[in-house]
Amino acid sequence: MRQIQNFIGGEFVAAASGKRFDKRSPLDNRVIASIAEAGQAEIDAAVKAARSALHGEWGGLTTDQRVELLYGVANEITRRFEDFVEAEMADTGQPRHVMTNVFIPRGAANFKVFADVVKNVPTEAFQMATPDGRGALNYGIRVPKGVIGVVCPWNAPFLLMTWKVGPALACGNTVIVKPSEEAANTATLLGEVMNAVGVPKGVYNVVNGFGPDSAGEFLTRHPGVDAITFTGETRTGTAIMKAASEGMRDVSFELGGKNAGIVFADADFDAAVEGIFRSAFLNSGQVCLGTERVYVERPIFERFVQALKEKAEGVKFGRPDDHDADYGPLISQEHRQKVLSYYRKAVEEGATVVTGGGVPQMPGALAEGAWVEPTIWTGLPETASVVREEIFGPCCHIRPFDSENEVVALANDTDYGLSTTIWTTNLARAHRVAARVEVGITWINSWFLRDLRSAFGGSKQSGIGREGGVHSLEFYTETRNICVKL
Ligand SMILES: NC(=O)C1=CN([C@@H]2O[C@H](COP(=O)(O)OP(=O)(O)OC[C@H]3O[C@@H](n4cnc5c(N)ncnc54)[C@H](O)[C@@H]3O)[C@@H](O)[C@H]2O)C=CC1
Ligand SMILES: O=C(O)/C=C/C=C(\O)C(=O)O
Repeated sequence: MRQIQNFIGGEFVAAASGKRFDKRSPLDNRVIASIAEAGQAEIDAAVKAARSALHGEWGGLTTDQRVELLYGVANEITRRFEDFVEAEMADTGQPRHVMTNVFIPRGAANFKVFADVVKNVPTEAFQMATPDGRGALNYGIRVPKGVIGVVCPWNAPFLLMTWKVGPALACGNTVIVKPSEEAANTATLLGEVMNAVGVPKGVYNVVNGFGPDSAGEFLTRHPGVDAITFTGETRTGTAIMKAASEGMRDVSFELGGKNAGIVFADADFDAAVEGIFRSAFLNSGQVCLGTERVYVERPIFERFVQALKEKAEGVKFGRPDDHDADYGPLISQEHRQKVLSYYRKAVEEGATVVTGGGVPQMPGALAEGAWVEPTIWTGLPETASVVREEIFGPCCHIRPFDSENEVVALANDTDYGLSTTIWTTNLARAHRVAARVEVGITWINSWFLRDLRSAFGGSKQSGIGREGGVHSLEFYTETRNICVKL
């Protein structure tokens, strides 16, 4: 069983209180790790370490030296690729191919790409006229914001944590990461990487624990934290925003979604089925960008539902390393209860269950795991709970539509605004619809295709701010304007 400590000032440390909590495997509910729970003392120590690194060796590095170190971090992650894959598979139970193709390589890329961005993105300069005719020059310099609190969810732990830590460090900040209580493994492993490549002590810190009345709340309330970046539930975002208002601290939020997939009758049918299948069921539906509402143009509706059903019924449940398996469990028993409660609610509200709706029969110890069936519903009104609320499980509701205007109105009829995926071969229509859908990210004839230089974030209740490329620099630095009279 793994013993996970906090990582503060370059050292792995237990909690002064001696408090620990268990992490259970999503596969079979066995206890697989014991985690030291950080209290106020550990948060204070982490803030102190992060602040002193900012004013110490780290703060004195040139951009080139920082960039070099971050390349070193990326290379060390790649060298220890298998350790990261194993650690994340243990926490989430998701298949090896998802780790090796998507989640872990993105961790390394998050350091390399933002090192490059910081090196290559210029700051602004304006020449201005003055009454004496000599003029003046304004130019901006970017300075790090300071100590950044990084609060992370469990669904793509390493990808989402490094997506914040990479740019924050590239910009010269120091960070205190609060990983999800359900997925602390890879954040801890990254501490080993930081030490191995010589990142100065205190630059990267990890405090483990829960949200309210635990590490998450202590961190986000701490006056020594200068800004907070958070990915997680909208409700948690509200609590963190309240905490950040003390001291006027900046926030960047990536929150929940209830994303629409839109399939026009002229779409490449097989590609659309495959795309919607991935967007609804990848990572067992635990992807913030995932599709839980599917709108299909009426002429192909029945055929589409049938094809998606066949794909959903073809998944093979099993352990991450099982060669015959391609489908994992949910993160925890608690999350499974939430998802299953929506499965029941859908039936109560009158859904036609096209497939799924329950728990698969699993052999041996796996019977104790957090498994649920991929589930498809039709026949519900747009007011139904499973059409309005984010479930964050492997499920979607499919409804027919008859016109472009109708589907745009349906897609926009939600409090959320994170992402959309549109499938059509009529590119003029694709661009038209994309511009009208009220979300931060739209994919046309694709899904989850990521260029880390592009803007990422949500509209409405799906988030505040944008990260990615230059947008990350906007959040992780402050621009100071210097005006020189010539
Ligand atoms: N928009 C996006 O990019 C993404 C959004 N999500 C959302 O995240 C949810 C799943 O992740 P969870 O870990 O369950 O989300 P969550 O919001 O419950 O927890 C996320 C993190 O916040 C911490 N936390 C909880 N309450 C807190 C508080 N009062 N103060 C400070 N920290 C607190 C937790 O310990 C955890 O580390 C999904 O429902 C989805 O909506 C997940 C991934 C990406
Ligand atoms: O690609 C990103 O930067 C973010 C991806 C988000 C997820 O995978 C998620 O939140 O599930």
